Amino acid sequence: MSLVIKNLTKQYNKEKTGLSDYSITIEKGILGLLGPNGAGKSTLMKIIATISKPTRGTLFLDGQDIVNNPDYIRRIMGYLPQDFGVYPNLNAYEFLEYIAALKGVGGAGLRKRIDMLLEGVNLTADAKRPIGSYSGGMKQRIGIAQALLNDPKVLIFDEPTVGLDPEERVRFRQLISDLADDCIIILSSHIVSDIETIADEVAIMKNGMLLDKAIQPEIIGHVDGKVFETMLENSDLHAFKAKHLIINTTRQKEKTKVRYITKTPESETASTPVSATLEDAYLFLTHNNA
Ligand SMILES: Nc1ncnc2c1ncn2[C@@H]1O[C@H](COP(=O)(O)OP(=O)(O)OP(=O)(O)O)[C@@H](O)[C@H]1O
Repeated sequence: MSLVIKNLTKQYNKEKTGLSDYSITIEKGILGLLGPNGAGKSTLMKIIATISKPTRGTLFLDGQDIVNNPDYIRRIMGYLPQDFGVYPNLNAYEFLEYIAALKGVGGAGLRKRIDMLLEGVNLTADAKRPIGSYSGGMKQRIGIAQALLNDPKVLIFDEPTVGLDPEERVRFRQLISDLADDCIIILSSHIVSDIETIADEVAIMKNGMLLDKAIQPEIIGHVDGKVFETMLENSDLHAFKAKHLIINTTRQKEKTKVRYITKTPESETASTPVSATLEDAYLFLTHNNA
């Protein structure tokens, strides 16, 4: 399976560009989309989900043009939008039955599939309660379940882990990892650690453009040998920030521990090289392409 996207542009209006000449090829496995607010992640996902039309560019799924033939992907797709709305008076079971009807999923196996999905997102015990009484995280989980109803081959999750507690994040990861062998799974997150633990490949986006797309070690390779830690007097921090890209700081009384990226570590302060992470690479790439 492959989704080939070429020269995709989404111009919302004169001032607002969602995507700019964006090209990417997505194969089976889990692709994590990372990018700051407004990078174009939701725009890309909406166009793949055929909710929105591109201004220019092409999308081919296994050689089929899905801009002109959206039904080709709609039949085999599951989508969790960022602003997922629910019907407050329906319970989880009724809601999934309703979505199944919209998707044309039915038959003898439906009840079993709904039970399995409710179990998968840990909502079995609450399945008979109206969704209006659910917490934000529970609503998100019913959103994840509806995306999986039709046994999709292309799964698009816009910020799926928003509102999930750590235990539910782990459960989500397991659920998705089990499907990744024969599906294209695209998910976005602001939380680098969520992408780090789940994605086979990562696409880093900014201002509607793709900065890089690769397996994690290659992305991290951008900052290998450039990440250091040092202890500074609090009073020196301001001047230090002007010279280096600071990843994070931890105050320890009158001193501050600083993790930073540079080509030339400060010789006057004792800096220790540390292993680079996806977060370091993400901040480096999005900062350098300001
Ligand atoms: N319906 C719209 N009309 C006009 N501009 C829009 C519309 N939707 C998105 N945009 C603009 O397109 C750009 C990309 O937005 P998009 O929502 O795709 O980014 P994102 O990476 O998903 O951001 P976030 O992480 O905040 O959800 C932004 O500048 C945004 O303001």
